[in-house]
Amino acid sequence: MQPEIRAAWYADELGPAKVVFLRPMPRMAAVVVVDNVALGPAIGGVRLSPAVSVAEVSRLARAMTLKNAAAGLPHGGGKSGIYLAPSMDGAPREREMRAFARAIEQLTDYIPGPDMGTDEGCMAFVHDEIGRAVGLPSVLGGIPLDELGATGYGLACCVDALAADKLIDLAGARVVVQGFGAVGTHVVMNLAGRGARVIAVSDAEGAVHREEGLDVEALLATKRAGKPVSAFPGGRAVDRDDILWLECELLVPAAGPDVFTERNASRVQAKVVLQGANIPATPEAERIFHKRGVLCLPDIIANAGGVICAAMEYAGGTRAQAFAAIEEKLHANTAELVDRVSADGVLPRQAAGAMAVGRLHTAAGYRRHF
Ligand SMILES: NC(=O)c1ccc[n+]([C@@H]2O[C@H](COP(=O)([O-])OP(=O)(O)OC[C@H]3O[C@@H](n4cnc5c(N)ncnc54)[C@H](O)[C@@H]3O)[C@@H](O)[C@H]2O)c1
Repeated sequence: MQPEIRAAWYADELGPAKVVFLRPMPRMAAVVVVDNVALGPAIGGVRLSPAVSVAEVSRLARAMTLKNAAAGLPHGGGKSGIYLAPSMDGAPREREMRAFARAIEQLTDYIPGPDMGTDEGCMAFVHDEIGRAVGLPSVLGGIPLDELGATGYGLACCVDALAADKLIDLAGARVVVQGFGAVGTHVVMNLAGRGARVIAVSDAEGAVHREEGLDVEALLATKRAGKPVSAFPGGRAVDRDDILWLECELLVPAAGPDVFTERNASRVQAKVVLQGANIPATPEAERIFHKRGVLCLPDIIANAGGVICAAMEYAGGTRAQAFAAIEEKLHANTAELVDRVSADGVLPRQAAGAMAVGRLHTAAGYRRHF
């Protein structure tokens, strides 16, 4: 009997360029989606999880194509998934990562980086095998983007551009941040450093609120002590999701996907939503924000700081060069996005998509068609 074959992804003019299924070793399966390489070799993370699906990897690869193009990077978008339970002790999976690296050795148009379930140690093993990976330990020339807060810094650069356009006044602006990890902590530090008032922060366990503004340094010390934000004595502990509906100038989702949906988007009382997380709002929620006059800066523009840093690392750049590139690109992109939204009356997501696809079409014109 013939085995049944079903395609669980779709293709359009942008990609995918290739979808490769791999069996690097027994009881380990992997998929690599190289979505689009018009701008250069695809950069995208390696997601290691027992639940990762081909459809999810395809969607994430497309998001990387758009994010890298919008950021003006000489890289296409890709992503890979490894079907394997993360190790119990959190140690890098050396044998598995080396086997995965060998299996992708010939896929020279894909440059792997860390993602859920993998870290810089994993990337060091991949690099040792095939000489190709980003997100490396600093001893190997890596720029530790989470430790340095590349994405949080980039988000603050977007806010600078909004302030320059008089769309927000940073002095005393009320800021609410969902998620207090690599992205959330650094956006809080950067915005507080610019004179904003961080009034509420949440993590997976709870939230803390103080209308007069939280003492950010003391809050970070609580985090460094391994405690949840709700244990911070300098504010009132509240239910985790209550802070999402507070009146504020700036709301930064920096945790998981699909936080805002058509069921709750009308409850948001922020002037600006800055997408630190990937896809924190559904398309319906983004339409509701737009209709209500809430400016929602999409992930593919706003949270590109991390991948800009990774691309600079790949090009052999320094930390200072990486941060200068983040500032320049995110400032310019936010200003262009705002112009397009007001000139064309389109949703920010459409404007961001048009910026990315325009660059992809121009680059595709330089590729061999025969
Ligand atoms: N790290 C980067 O450079 C980067 C770049 C682009 C996008 N992102 C996206 O940003 C998001 C955060 O990434 P990160 O690197 O900071 O992750 P992280 O694991 O360092 O931090 C996540 C934080 O969110 C909190 N959290 C989880 N569920 C929550 C909930 N329901 N409510 C409130 N808080 C919750 C966790 O407690 C933790 O504080 C993810 O969606 C990630 O894909 C990260």
